[in-house]
Amino acid sequence: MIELLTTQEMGQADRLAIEGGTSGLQLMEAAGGAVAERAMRRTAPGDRVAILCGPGNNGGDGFVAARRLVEAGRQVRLALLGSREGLRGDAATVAGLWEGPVERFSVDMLDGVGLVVDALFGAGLARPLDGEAASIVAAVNEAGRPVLAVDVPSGLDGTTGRAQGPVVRATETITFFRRKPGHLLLPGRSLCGEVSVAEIGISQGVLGAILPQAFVNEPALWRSALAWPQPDGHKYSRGHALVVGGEGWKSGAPRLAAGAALRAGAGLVTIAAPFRALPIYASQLTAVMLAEANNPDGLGDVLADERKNAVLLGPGLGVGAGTAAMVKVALCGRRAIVLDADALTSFEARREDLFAMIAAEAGRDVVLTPHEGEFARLFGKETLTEAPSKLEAARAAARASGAIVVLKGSDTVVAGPDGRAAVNEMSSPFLATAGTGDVLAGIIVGQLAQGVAGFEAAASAVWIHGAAAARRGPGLISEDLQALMPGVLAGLAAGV
Ligand SMILES: NC(=O)C1=CN([C@@H]2O[C@H](COP(=O)(O)OP(=O)(O)OC[C@H]3O[C@@H](n4cnc5c(N)ncnc54)[C@H](OP(=O)(O)O)[C@@H]3O)[C@@H](O)[C@H]2O)[C@@H](O)CC1
Ligand SMILES: Nc1ncnc2c1ncn2[C@@H]1O[C@H](COP(=O)(O)OP(=O)(O)O)[C@@H](O)[C@H]1O
Ligand SMILES: [K+]
Repeated sequence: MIELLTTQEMGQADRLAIEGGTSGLQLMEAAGGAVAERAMRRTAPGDRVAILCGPGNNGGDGFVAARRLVEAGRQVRLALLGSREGLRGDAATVAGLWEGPVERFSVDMLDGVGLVVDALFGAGLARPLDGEAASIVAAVNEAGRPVLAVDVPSGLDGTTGRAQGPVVRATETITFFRRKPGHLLLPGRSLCGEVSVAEIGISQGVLGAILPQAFVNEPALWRSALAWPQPDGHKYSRGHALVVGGEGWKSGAPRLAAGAALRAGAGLVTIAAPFRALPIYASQLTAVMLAEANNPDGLGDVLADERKNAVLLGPGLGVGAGTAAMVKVALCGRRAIVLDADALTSFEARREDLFAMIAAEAGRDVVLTPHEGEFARLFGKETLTEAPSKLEAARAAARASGAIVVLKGSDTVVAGPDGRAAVNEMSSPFLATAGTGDVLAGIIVGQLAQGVAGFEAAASAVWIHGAAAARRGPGLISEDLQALMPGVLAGLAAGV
């Protein structure tokens, strides 16, 4: 269940299911039944439940759930936004099966209820909520009772994860068939609470016609692309990653990255740094090797060894023409490249140069790993603010640059120039600490060195990084991540 469907794609799934012989009414009965089941987990017979229905099919799900909950002994009060006569199609049919009163919403409905079911608006949200809808949402949020949202919290756009106006703050959300990007992207993820997915009779087969391009970043997306050492392998067959480092006093970032690349499975990892900095690096490194690169020509000499098949530039390198020139040297040739931090910012004023260099060599993987600040500097603030969602911003950047873009944050998005995208949920807020981005860049270059394809290398690295952080939680610092990786990798190797 890794596919994420936009609201439009979900509508297509519904239509294909109906064409395939499952009626809309059957889908709605199944959806409302699933809502009732979740509601029953949160309440006991005799408990009071308020069900708030909207004027469309989301409201229809609410009517079905209300009927099932009465059958299960809950005391249900149901409010409808709009008139009963205004209901159409399946929603009108299921409203006809509801034998209880249909009230107009009043705040007293929420007094002492064990649960509020929010069936006001789902996929059909067409504009920001205002008027009566907005005041109901305000009252629900004010009441502080547990809320079960149907499909999405009302007011939230399931495709983008954004709300243009008032939005319900749910304790739990139940959606149908597949999750939507808005369940994972912020602020949607925080507004949904716990998300569950109900099968409602739509067959998997419809995905073959829809061909979704967005996915949850889970091992099922990239597990088969990972590289594991072979019994007859040797260190060179696991790849040689090169991390380009700078001055000794800024050697922490490249060292974090290099250690992570080694842990990720690269057979060899070398840091290339200026001669004067080498003793500082050497005093803090053991398995990671060192090479001298005082300038772009020096880096060219190091890279003459074609076994160095993946290169990371950025962490601790400094912003400026010198770094841009190093990137240019690294981008000559077919090896895989990760550009992070200072390497991205060094192209702030000449992004087109970077994109042209990336385009010059087809079929070679380039991964860019900006956080939102670096993203705005490289791709322009408007790419972030004018895109409908973070997912679309990352996609637009990947298309513009020809690179795989990892747009970091608590809802990291990995997007490829081909339109594929993964939204990450395996993470920990304790990752918000200095140096964790350097570790992520190191894991990616370690995966690339082993020959993992760019999109899968980036997506798997983001997941491994997040899973390692989640294992430690409070007290995590970036230096811990390396030691946490073997446990995560062992789980992946065992197929967990
Ligand atoms: N067969 C299926 O497809 C299945 C669908 N299912 C369920 O259906 C849901 C989608 O249903 P839907 O398409 O009817 O849309 P829905 O979210 O109920 O809202 C539309 C109504 O709201 C109105 N409206 C919109 N914005 C508004 C605003 N800001 N302020 C005020 N009004 C506003 C809009 O009016 P209009 O824009 O036309 O003026 C229209 O009347 C989906 O989320 C899932 O729960 C399941 O049962 C499984 C089978
Ligand atoms: N609140 C958060 N929840 C989950 N992950 C986070 C959060 N904040 C930051 N991260 C992750 O931590 C890392 C920070 O990277 P970055 O900003 O480049 O830091 P640094 O430059 O200090 O290494 C990224 O992988 C990012 O996705
Ligand atoms: K809803």
